[in-house]
Amino acid sequence: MALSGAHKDRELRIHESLDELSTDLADYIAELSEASVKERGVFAIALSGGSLISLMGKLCEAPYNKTVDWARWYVFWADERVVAKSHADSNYKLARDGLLFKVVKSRIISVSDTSDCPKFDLILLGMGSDGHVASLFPNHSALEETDEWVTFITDSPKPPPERITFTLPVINSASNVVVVVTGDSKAEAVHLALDDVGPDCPLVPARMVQPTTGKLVWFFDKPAASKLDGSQFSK
Ligand SMILES: O=C1O[C@H](COP(=O)(O)O)[C@@H](O)[C@H](O)[C@H]1O
Repeated sequence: MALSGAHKDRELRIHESLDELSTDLADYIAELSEASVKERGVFAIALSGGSLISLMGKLCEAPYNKTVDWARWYVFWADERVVAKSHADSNYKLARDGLLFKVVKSRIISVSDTSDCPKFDLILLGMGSDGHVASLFPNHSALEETDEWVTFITDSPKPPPERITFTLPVINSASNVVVVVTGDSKAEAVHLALDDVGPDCPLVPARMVQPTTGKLVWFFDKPAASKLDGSQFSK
């Protein structure tokens, strides 16, 4: 890993290349899966769409394709676009074709009845260049949803316009949240999400990802991390 560091209560991992990032991400997910299965017998994971799925591709390769206990995975989506399951824009189709179809042989879904929100072992998020996560976009009323686990929008600034998404209370109730961000087009949003930017700067949704008791880890490549205040990093 090129750089790692603590940023307040968050862990930041900045990688030299996408290949290195993908390997570290696969390792991290495999470790969380093993620990959750050992402790509770299941691994409840929520996926996003976009570039994240191909960055998770190493999980389909050795050793993970054999060592991860895929049958214990409960798979959910942090957001979905309102299109047919077979549509090229579908986050379900993306993950099914790019990941799950290759490794998961059974599908099991359950909902926790022990808390107000489901507590996922891991929610994986990407982030758009406007700082959106899942389908929670800047200045959108969906950011203020506190009663529902899932909400819908019909006016996404990024196509397609109709989407459903986890709300912030669900995201922030997870045991682990991982945000994976690559590319220099996202560097400004990363800065706005993580640095001490002051109240006059726009509040990006990614900044509102603050697990109540869970752990938050960001995975970057160098271009995405290029505008971060680097003083907290060590080689
Ligand atoms: O529209 C979406 O965008 C974000 C970011 O996608 P990326 O391709 O820029 O990584 C994604 O995380 C979200 O699930 C998706 O619906």
